[in-house]
Amino acid sequence: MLKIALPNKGRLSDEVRELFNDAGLEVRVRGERALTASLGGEFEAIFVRAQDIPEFVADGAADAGVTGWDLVCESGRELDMLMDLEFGRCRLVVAAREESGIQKLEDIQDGVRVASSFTRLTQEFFTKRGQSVKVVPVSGATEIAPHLGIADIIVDLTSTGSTLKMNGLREVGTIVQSSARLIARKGHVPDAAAQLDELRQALGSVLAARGKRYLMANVPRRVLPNVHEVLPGLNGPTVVEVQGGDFVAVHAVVPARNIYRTINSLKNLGCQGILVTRIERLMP
Ligand SMILES: Nc1ncnc2c1ncn2[C@@H]1O[C@H](COP(=O)(O)OP(=O)(O)OP(=O)(O)O)[C@@H](O)[C@H]1O
Ligand SMILES: O=P(O)(O)OC[C@H]1O[C@H](OP(=O)(O)OP(=O)(O)O)[C@H](O)[C@@H]1O
Ligand SMILES: [Mg+2]
Repeated sequence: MLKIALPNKGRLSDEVRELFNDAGLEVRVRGERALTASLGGEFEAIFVRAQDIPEFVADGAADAGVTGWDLVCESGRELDMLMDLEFGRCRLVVAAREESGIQKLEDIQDGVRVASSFTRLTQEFFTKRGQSVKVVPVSGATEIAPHLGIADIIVDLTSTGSTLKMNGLREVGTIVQSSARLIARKGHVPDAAAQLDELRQALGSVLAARGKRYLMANVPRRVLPNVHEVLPGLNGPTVVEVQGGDFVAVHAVVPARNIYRTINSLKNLGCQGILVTRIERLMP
């Protein structure tokens, strides 16, 4: 049975579990602190720190894993990136104190001390730019480093920007755009490849369904051509005869983000009995 390494706590763990559950790979843990679990009886999950997952997968302790792209890049290990899971979006950025006078990357002088837990990416980034900095390794609460006088600038993750702001820091450049990814060891055996492809499709079908809604409506026959314009659907809407009436029933998969407008357009065309439901899985 293939082993999948999943984050045991922190930012990504809840959403990873939810995604696997929604894909029919229910996480069955044996007690709160269990380190392994069955994933719907198809895979074995091992729960470890997000940071360790790239190493574990690269070394073969797990066949695949889910972790942040930032951590995959920081590990420097060669891994197959199988899919972007679209959550855990954040950026690894360079930030300086607001009063430092550093507005952009070019303002950073040689010899500047940079606090980060992403020491490898930080070093590589400045070396590539031809800037010689001194990396100060920290393992957390990086934002405090400039205030303690142990560094001049920092490299850390941000999403909303509120932590930087709260600490009087200004973002001056981006090193990596990140999100949670499904990764696998390079050159795994063909049998694993087939199973990982099924996994990728299962997770992909959940992600695809999240952005869509299933819409049904009773449509006056005479406005059907106009409804076709409002509801292009995946392969065009399905039209079902409603016996003995002037109405037909129309079913379509529509983008969730347009649903407000779509319903109003249908109402204005005289449609009735409009019903919208969530979709669990979508494999076009
Ligand atoms: N503010 C954020 N917004 C969105 N995603 C984030 C954010 N911070 C971190 N992440 C993502 O979550 C991953 C794991 O971060 P998390 O905070 O859970 O663990 P950690 O701080 O590295 O480790 P630990 O808390 O176990 O010491 C990061 O590598 C990144 O991909
Ligand atoms: O831009 P924001 O939305 O403010 O998010 C940024 C913060 O999120 C992460 O920390 P986290 O909350 O995971 O805590 P940690 O330092 O314990 O990892 C990151 O290290 C930043 O401190
Ligand atoms: Mg964190």
